[in-house]
Amino acid sequence: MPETVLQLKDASIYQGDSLVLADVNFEMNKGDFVYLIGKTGTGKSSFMKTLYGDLELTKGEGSIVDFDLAKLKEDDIPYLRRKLGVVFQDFKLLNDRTVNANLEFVLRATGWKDKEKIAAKIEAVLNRVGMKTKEFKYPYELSGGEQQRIAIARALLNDPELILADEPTGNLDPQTSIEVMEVLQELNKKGHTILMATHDYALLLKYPSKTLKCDDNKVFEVVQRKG
Ligand SMILES: Nc1ncnc2c1ncn2[C@@H]1O[C@H](COP(=O)(O)OP(=O)(O)OP(=O)(O)O)[C@@H](O)[C@H]1O
Repeated sequence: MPETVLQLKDASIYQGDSLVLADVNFEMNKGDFVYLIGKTGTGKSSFMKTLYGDLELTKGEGSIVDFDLAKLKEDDIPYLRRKLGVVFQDFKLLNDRTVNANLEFVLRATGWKDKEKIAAKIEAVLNRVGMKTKEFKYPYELSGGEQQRIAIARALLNDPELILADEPTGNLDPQTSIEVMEVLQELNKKGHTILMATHDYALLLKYPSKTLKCDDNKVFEVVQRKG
């Protein structure tokens, strides 16, 4: 039996009083790679925010990595986020500290204390994204693609059950987007489950996978045409 990591049942997503997405039904299993596409303003970010607890699920049912989204309390959110790896378009690295210190900051904030274990974990995640040699650089000394790789490494620190990537290539040129996408594909091949919001259709064509589309307040699966 496939292991379900995310399930939404008749879920509606609101921004304030306005309905963004109605009656969403969606399930993701361990090991899946799913795209979330749709024009600007159709609700991709609102969908993602609901999943990482930034937007309350007020109507319908939702479970994600064993958390009940409809019953999620403020105090649960840090624990939910530990089971998720979230990657954003604008990287969100701390500019006043090195790559190493950025990663150590997250580990310490999530309860890691042992210096050797911290160093080993940082080395492991940097190796996963091919960035070990950049450990002592500051984010502003890195290219956009390199910064995004570090952000992906950061997302891997607590061995997430699901990676949510909201437009991870949105700030990158086409070649760099492919390089970052290769990293995500490699992680998926190694067993990571990834939901990626994007409007980069070139990536969808190059790396076809299950695709959900937001349009007209709905989310539905689209079948990609080959060739
Ligand atoms: N904080 C907010 N408060 C109120 N309305 C919002 C807020 N954020 C987004 N919205 C509205 O919700 C709708 C969906 O926006 P959302 O950002 O989820 O779309 P998106 O598909 O991610 O767009 P983009 O590709 O531009 O990021 C839009 O109508 C937007 O104006």
